[in-house]
Amino acid sequence: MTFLDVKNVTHHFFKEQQVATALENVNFSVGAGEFVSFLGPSGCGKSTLLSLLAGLLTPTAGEIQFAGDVEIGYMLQQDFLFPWKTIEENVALGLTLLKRENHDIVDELLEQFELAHTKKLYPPQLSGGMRQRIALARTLAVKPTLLLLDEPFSALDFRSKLSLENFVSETLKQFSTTTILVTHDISEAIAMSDKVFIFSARPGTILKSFIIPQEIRELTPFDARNAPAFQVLFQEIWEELDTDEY
Ligand SMILES: Nc1ncnc2c1ncn2[C@@H]1O[C@H](COP(=O)(O)OP(=O)(O)OP(=O)(O)O)[C@@H](O)[C@H]1O
Repeated sequence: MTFLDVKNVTHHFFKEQQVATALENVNFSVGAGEFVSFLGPSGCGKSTLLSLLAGLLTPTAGEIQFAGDVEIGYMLQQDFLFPWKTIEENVALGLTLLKRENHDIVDELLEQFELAHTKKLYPPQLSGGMRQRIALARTLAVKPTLLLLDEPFSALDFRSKLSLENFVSETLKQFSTTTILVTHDISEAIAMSDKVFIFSARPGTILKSFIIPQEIRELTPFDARNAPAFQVLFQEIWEELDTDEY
């Protein structure tokens, strides 16, 4: 079932006398529960596209259609946890803002994320990987139907990144959350996704899409990297992105 349809989306930024075209004629669709990634050169409009999907910007032309009501969760490279609030207060933040009474979900998520022992601590007392898990718990607490991830692993060391990729992948499968990930990391995109969209340099448009084969998708992101099909796909995507702009 199609969850999201993006049709002929073009976006210009207007600044004084100048017009910058960030995206041009972008077309794609995402099925309910699918995990898709955007890969492309710096400045090709990936973050702009996420802002358009989140409704923070309105496209200059084209249409963005969702199959039903959509609740967006947005997670960025920085965790944006409030250092003066405890972990449990940070996780409850979205629920508090939305005036939702049920805070049991905060305890359940912290339990599930094996972070219950941190609930009375403050963010500076946790490692970068733990803080990103808290940021994910805060995002999932409001039960988003679409999760937008803008390079959420890129500030982490390699080991934390791989373990968080496994964790996020497993958690999102349980929640069946439709997810869009922006990343510069080809391996990460292949290891986590059902589908990968390759963008051209600015103005960004989709050059090609790759469906990730089942033999990769059924593995954890960590194990996927050792699958023979992974290397083949990595090479194909590498060649597609092999421009001076990347
Ligand atoms: N508010 C803005 N006003 C003017 N130009 C903007 C604005 N936001 C982004 N741009 C321009 O639009 C283009 C796309 O930017 P965007 O941040 O979406 O790219 P990106 O693919 O996410 O880049 P990166 O991979 O480096 O994060 C860039 O050329 C950027 O300079």
